[in-house]
Amino acid sequence: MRLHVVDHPLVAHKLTTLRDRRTDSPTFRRLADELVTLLAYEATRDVRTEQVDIETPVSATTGVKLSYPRPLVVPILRAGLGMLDGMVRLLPTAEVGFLGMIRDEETLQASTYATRMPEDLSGRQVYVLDPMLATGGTLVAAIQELIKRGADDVTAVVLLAAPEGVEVMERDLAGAPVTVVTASVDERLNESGYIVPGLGDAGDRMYGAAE
Ligand SMILES: O=P(O)(O)OC[C@H]1O[C@H](OP(=O)(O)OP(=O)(O)O)[C@H](O)[C@@H]1O
Ligand SMILES: O=c1cc[nH]c(=O)[nH]1
Ligand SMILES: [Mg+2]
Repeated sequence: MRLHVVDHPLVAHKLTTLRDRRTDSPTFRRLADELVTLLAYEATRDVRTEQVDIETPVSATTGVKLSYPRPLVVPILRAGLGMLDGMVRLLPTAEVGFLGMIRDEETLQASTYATRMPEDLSGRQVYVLDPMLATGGTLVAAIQELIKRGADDVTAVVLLAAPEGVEVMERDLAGAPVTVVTASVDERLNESGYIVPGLGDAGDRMYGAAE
């Protein structure tokens, strides 16, 4: 697994406001959208392209366009949904699949409550979106499902990661074609499984407490 921490002053600036407990939901959603666009720029560095011939008003030339099969973008509901628009803005040809996953607050075990994506992902590049990589349970399960369906190149775009979650991904996805792109690897997880310093519950901060 490859880990890429995007070290850029604009990313750090937006992330600081995102972390701030005083930031309200509309601002939080806007910043998450802006941040994912910056992370997507790095995350799509190896997106597959093909050569095309075009004519400018001045001469013939060759350029590139995103190739087929189209990349698949998979936000993990709920919180990953807040990253979808920012990602598809940069990847206009992408197809979108959905995974609904929830982490049990007591056991910290992730479970899947909704799956809507192609059965066959052979030869597809997939971008998984989830703001938080905490214990890693959610992303490991999501990526194992994508690889089971044939995905041969998976990039997870996460706003924040915990070192514990990165370690679990390295262990459980060893040898798999997986890259994680994040704005920060924070200090640690606390006893409740929250990232420290983190930003709290990303889904709740975007959409309000679910229950
Ligand atoms: O790395 P893990 O320990 O598995 O935790 C990370 C997951 O927890 C949060 O989702 P949550 O279960 O709160 O669902 P929500 O997005 O609906 O709020 C977050 O959005 C990740 O999906
Ligand atoms: O800090 C955390 C950990 C898991 N999920 C969140 O939303 N926040
Ligand atoms: Mg949540």
